[in-house]
Amino acid sequence: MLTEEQVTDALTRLPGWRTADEALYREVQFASFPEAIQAVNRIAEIAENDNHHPDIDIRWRTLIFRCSTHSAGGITAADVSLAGEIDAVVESTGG
Ligand SMILES: C[C@H](O)[C@H](O)[C@H]1CNC2=NC(N)=NC(=O)C2=N1
Repeated sequence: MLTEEQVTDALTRLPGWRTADEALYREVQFASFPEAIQAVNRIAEIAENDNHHPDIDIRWRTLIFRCSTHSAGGITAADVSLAGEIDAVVESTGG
């Protein structure tokens, strides 16, 4: 698990993310539902490769990502890393 200071420091490099309930959150609105689902599919591939998966709330064009390490019960380096990978997909999918 990361300390509060470590999470706060990580967030300086993860604009758009916030912490709540022992997790990292980011909400993104895409131009269309198909684009949002395209992003979900790209992130799914990354998560499979990482063996670390975000929770994704899909509401039309808006996705809410939640990253937390279930086995640790809180935020770990894997969550910070996954959040950065999600940002890259969002960037390239026009979110
Ligand atoms: C066996 C265990 O389920 C796997 O190691 C992975 C799968 N993906 C995971 N994803 C997340 N967010 N937390 C985990 O603890 C986790 N564990």
